[in-house]
Amino acid sequence: MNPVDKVREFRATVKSAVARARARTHAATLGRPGVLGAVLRVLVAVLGFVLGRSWMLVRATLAWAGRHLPLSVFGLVLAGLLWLGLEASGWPGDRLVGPVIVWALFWSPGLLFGAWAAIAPGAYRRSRLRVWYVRRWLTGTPALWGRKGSEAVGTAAGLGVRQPDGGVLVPGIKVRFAPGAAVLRLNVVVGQTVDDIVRAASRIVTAYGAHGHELRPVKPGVVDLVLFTVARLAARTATMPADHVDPFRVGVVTAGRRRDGGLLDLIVRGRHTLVVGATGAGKGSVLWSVAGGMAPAVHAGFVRLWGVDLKQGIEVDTGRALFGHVAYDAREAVRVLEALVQVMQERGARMRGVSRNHAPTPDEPLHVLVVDELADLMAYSGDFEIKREAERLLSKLLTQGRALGVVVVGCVQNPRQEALGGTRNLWPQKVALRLDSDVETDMVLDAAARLAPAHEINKNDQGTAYLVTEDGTPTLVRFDYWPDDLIRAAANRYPAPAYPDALPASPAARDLVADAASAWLAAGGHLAALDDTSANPRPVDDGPVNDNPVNDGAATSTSERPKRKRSPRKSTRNRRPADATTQTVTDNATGSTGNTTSEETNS
Ligand SMILES: Nc1ncnc2c1ncn2[C@@H]1O[C@H](COP(=O)(O)OP(=O)(O)OP(=O)(O)O)[C@@H](O)[C@H]1O
Repeated sequence: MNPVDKVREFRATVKSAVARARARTHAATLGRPGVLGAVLRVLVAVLGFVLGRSWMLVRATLAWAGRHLPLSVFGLVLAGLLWLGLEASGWPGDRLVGPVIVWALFWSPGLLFGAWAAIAPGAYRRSRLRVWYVRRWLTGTPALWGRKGSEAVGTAAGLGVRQPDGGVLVPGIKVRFAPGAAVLRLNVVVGQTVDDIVRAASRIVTAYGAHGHELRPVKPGVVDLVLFTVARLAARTATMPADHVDPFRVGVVTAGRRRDGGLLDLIVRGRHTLVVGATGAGKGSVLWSVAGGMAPAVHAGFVRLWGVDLKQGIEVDTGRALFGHVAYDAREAVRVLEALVQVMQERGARMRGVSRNHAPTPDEPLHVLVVDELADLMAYSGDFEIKREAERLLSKLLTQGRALGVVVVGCVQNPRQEALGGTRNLWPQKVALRLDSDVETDMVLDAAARLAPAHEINKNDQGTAYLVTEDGTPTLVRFDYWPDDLIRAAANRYPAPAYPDALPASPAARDLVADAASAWLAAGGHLAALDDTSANPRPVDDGPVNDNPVNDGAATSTSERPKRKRSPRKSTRNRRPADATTQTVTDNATGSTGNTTSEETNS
């Protein structure tokens, strides 16, 4: 037998001997039948509980003492000296009580932490306070968080400015902690610009071992450098938006979470939004956060949704009842764009000399055009004339629409020139989901790309994106996941009203439904009306009915429409998000985000 086999055999023998011994011990003690066994089990459980809680008490107290070493050592030494003094003087009473009181006074915060940890170990572990302490401890640089430490880091990162007298002046740095982040407030010194801080930022981030950073201007000469200690954002499932519509918040949707844990309020009104992401990056989450999040406002008439979905309507059709009109082919898309340009021009004429910014009302709603895949319209639709016309009209909307209450949310997989045509620089707000390469990140985000490495977003973090608003500040966010059931439920609950000026259906849209209808009829179904399918259909249930005579007969109840098979690619939307748990569809939810489906993680 060779030596390797001998070692293997020996290890197997030892393993089985240990297993046998454990089984015997267990049978003789805890596994014992009868009263004795039960008593032993209770005893072990009680002992385990007492030892566990005592350990938590000692651990938390010592952890505090370790973090406040000078104070705790001073308390111990003082108590020791007092005891020695009492012993030496031959004190007649108890010589321990006094020193113990002195020690307990100095260690009281630690003892309180210990008591808390012993009473509620779970809460103690989870508590932000502890996370905060541990983070400071684990980063191994507690001194860096102090004023002197942070200023030393600033100097090392190249933020010092040499003075005429030879000294070095460093920006004043104040540190404060927020959940998942530490915020360094930097006061720029004379001879320095905010650009110097931008340049030094990545060095400071590395010094602190942070997972990322953001620069937020506070006022001239003062900048907040936010260092993130959280590496990933938890996946969440959206909930049914509440039916209350605040006229001042029309066009603002609660779409997910920001990296600092706050709610992400995505402003759609007054800005066009370009959503870019590789396939499977979660563009659907952004699209439905906008369309679904605005559903109550759509139903109340404050917002009118238009759709362009040249992939057979597979994405938009899930929530079809929310949309006034959806284009399924390029020619139809041009008609939609023309209609919106006309809305814009008419509104411009009405607003001229009266107002510079449009405020949505049911009479003058905010028009939101959602384009599922821009490249299908701008690059892949066959007819050159149509492409050119689409690009011209879209550019017109992008340059003039926002002040007039006509905005576009455009999604695209590939940010290259051909997919966006000449519109690339016309999007004031960008959402960069996971991208395939740094070249693409540069293309989408330009100057902001340096602070928003979208190509580094993990494949499993669908819906995670850098949101770059008009001021160019990137924020890492995660959009809520909208499962199909929730989209359908929202569309049922908040269908768009009937629009008197709805565009008539295109032949393509009629064909699309006619095909599906014949398939359905062939399967023994029954069909009521097939006339106008592009104009907004009625919801699935008996909810609010289209009371407008113009559209009433034309609207086709989706309950009567055959269900179209979703393509295999899109059927991924039906999957649960990678790390999501149950979906929540609560009708009276507050509109904020729903289940946390995985914990925010530090790495
Ligand atoms: N916010 C999210 N949180 C967790 N998982 C998500 C989220 N958004 C999407 N996913 C998961 O990622 C899958 C793909 O998402 P989605 O279809 O929205 O991607 P996409 O960018 O639209 O892809 P494509 O460009 O191919 O249409 C979904 O089926 C879902 O499982």
